[in-house]
Amino acid sequence: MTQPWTVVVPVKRLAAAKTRLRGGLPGVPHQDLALALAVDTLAAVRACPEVAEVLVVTNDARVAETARCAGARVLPDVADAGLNAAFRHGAAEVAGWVAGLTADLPALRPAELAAALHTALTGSPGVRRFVADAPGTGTVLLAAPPGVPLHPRFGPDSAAAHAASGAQPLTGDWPSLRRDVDTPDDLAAAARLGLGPRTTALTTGCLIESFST
Ligand SMILES: Nc1nc2c(ncn2[C@@H]2O[C@H](COP(=O)(O)OP(=O)(O)OP(=O)(O)O)[C@@H](O)[C@H]2O)c(=O)[nH]1
Ligand SMILES: C=C(OP(=O)(O)O)C(=O)O
Repeated sequence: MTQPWTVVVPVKRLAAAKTRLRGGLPGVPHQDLALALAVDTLAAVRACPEVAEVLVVTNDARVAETARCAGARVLPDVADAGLNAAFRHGAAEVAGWVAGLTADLPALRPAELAAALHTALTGSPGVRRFVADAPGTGTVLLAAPPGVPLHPRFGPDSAAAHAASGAQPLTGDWPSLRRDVDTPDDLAAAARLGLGPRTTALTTGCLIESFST
């Protein structure tokens, strides 16, 4: 581990999550699918050798319990304040190197996250760095050195917004890191990369097991 990173992963209330994915997998309970995306993301983050701690920001009790079982620390979300507020809220708890990561990366490979975090340590000091999603318009990861505010600008055209705010793009070949899942087509693309076990179990043959704890 070159530097101990804390990775902040906000997760929305499951009842309101992934609306663009709703209906994409008939027979698969939507909240189970939204949870599976987050669980596979968290498992890959926890398996990343550069990551010392995972901080999940959520107000969903099911997500919180599952995240704790996966070894994450859980911080209650600022109710209905949005994704950027959730990232700020989590980052405020971190004194060292902090990375904000979206919770919809079910194909994420720990080695790709490690490579991106290692690359974020290089170059000019005191600079925030981000990784754009596969289309190059959104953001999946935003990293900041100690003492530098994260200043998240997630949302529409967030890659341009982060660049405009002074963050530098990281351009490595990290397909599983860039493959966020918003739509059924995104999920199919992630499946071609190889989904994590929870999303695989839920979507293969649409076998439905209740994930309720
Ligand atoms: N804690 C928290 N997490 C959020 C919030 N909004 C989005 N997220 C999480 O951030 C990640 C990326 O955001 P989106 O892709 O917009 O997720 P989403 O809002 O569930 O998706 P859509 O409903 O399709 O827009 C997802 O994993 C969400 O769970 C929020 O207000 N609070
Ligand atoms: C969360 C983001 O976008 P999307 O909702 O499209 O994943 C983003 O790119 O900041």
